[in-house]
Amino acid sequence: MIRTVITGVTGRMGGTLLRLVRESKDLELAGATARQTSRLEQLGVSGGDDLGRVLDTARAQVVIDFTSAEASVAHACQCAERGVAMVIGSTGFTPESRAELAESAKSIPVVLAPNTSVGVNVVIRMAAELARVLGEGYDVEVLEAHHRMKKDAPSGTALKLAEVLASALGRSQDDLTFARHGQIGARPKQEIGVQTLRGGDVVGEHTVYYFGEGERIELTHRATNRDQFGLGALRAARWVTGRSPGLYDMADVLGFQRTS
Ligand SMILES: NC(=O)C1=CN([C@@H]2O[C@H](COP(=O)(O)OP(=O)(O)OC[C@H]3O[C@@H](n4cnc5c(N)ncnc54)[C@H](OP(=O)(O)O)[C@@H]3O)[C@@H](O)[C@H]2O)C=CC1
Ligand SMILES: O=C(O)C1=N[C@H](C(=O)O)C[C@H](O)C1
Repeated sequence: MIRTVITGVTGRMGGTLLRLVRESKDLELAGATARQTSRLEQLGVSGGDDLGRVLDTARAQVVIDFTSAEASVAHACQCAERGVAMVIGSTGFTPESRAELAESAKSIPVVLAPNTSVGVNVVIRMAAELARVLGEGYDVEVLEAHHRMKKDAPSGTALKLAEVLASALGRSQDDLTFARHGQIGARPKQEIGVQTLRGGDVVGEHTVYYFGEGERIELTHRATNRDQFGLGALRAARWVTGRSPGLYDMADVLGFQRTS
């Protein structure tokens, strides 16, 4: 059994992960963190509000962390000090906070994935392949929609899609456009648009549009509940436990060959 700690267990993903770990045959719950510690008792889990202290008693092998970018950076330091592997699903990292994570990943294995759903990761791969095959004659745009409570925009998945599309098309971060308003003029050929919708209880939807002359291709993933994010995170937890230190992603977990 893989001894697993869940951070932010009172959150939307924390709750999903708690249920899935409890249902799992090869992962066991070694502890959990919550800022409101009274909720831990209600959920029937042992733990506290400080990951370091939880790890000191839990004998954990892996931490699954879907909290916030800021919290994940702090959690990664605490795991690095104790040699505990991590799966991080939080989004909203800046280049600086990502660099801090990379520092921790010099001493522990970390899977960092803005989307742990296997389906989404297949779509990300297909999106890059489609862009490569279609080439220059298509205007590429990414659209994402999420629930009204989501804090970061665009979603981590949309940013990942934009990154792989830019790489497939030989474009750079400077070609990404995140908002349009007013007299914007004709669309620059190199542009990759990334647009955000927020509302209601939308779990997570991503579409890549390839607008051509006389045709349009749309590649869409729609999550209808959070289980696939959770199941993918458990798969990543099994994969990362016992690995060499390093910063990994879901492409590594799924055994995808590097294309760039
Ligand atoms: N990789 C993937 O597939 C997915 C990634 N996500 C990402 O995971 C993250 C969490 O999403 P979601 O579950 O919807 O969010 P929630 O707000 O529902 O849950 C976040 C949890 O983390 C805790 N938390 C937040 N900030 C801190 C902090 N600074 N220190 C300690 N604990 C903290 C919250 O505690 P409290 O309750 O006290 O606020 C809460 O328990 C987001 O970044 C989201 O984008 C979401 C879904 C899928
Ligand atoms: O906050 C969410 O809910 C989600 N966040 C992830 C992201 O930012 O890409 C993944 C998923 O779509 C749900």
